[in-house]
Amino acid sequence: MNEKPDFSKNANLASTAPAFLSVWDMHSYYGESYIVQGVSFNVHEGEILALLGRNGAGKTSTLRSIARVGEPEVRHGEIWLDHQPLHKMTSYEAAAAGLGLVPEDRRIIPGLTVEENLQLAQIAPPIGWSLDRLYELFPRLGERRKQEGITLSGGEQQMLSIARALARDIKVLLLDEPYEGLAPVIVDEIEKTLIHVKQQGMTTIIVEQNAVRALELADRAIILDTGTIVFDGAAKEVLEDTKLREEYLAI
Ligand SMILES: Nc1ncnc2c1ncn2[C@@H]1O[C@H](COP(=O)(O)OP(=O)(O)OP(=O)(O)O)[C@@H](O)[C@H]1O
Repeated sequence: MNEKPDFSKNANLASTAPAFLSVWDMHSYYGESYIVQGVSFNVHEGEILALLGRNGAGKTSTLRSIARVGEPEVRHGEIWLDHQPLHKMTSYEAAAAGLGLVPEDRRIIPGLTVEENLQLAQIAPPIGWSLDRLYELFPRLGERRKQEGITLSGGEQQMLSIARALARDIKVLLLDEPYEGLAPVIVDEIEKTLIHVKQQGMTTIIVEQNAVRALELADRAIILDTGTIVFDGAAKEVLEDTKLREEYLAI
């Protein structure tokens, strides 16, 4: 039976209400390196959660652990998405269960056009947004649909990578450093699309070095420090707390 465990005794959790995505006491390793050291948090449906922290704090490792990508290896803990036990799944199964990981390197497939990259994501059901709907969200991709994906600008590649996740029927969008290396005007454009996607009911976790931009977008924030959670609360609270920002985010 895929029932949710009772997480209510765990002090780290922000809420004891049943969550859409629950991570409970997750510990992950790269070989002998112990990186994610007992992380627990909830994400509610339709919310944008920013996962923040200094370089090496364990943000990407936490995101990859949730996506079940193999490295790092989750050796302890549970991850539940809408009553499904992700911790028992492979990355392929977790993707089929509704996780859409947009990795930092974007993984555009060489030799394929923009449209072929999107079509490839829809090769098997469950299919998400239609191509027309994706081109409406990202007009630049529509204009460049016949262009080879890897020849796009950095910002356009990021849009394609997000569009490819949405092309599948996902429940949670996992974004790893989506703003990295992009000009502020492109960040504005991507931010607008993420707000639109949220308005359609999507749940999102964003890992981002650009903490201020991520906090402006997010409802909630979690701050990691050496693989443990040091803050879990409203994004606005972090923006307003100079001490917290200086101590853990250096901003
Ligand atoms: N493949 C790996 N093998 C061994 N250690 C790794 C590996 N990938 C990351 N680490 C280590 O895990 C720790 C956390 O890295 P992670 O990438 O999760 O941090 P981060 O908070 O996302 O940092 P950044 O913002 O710099 O990307 C770091 O000490 C890093 O050196």
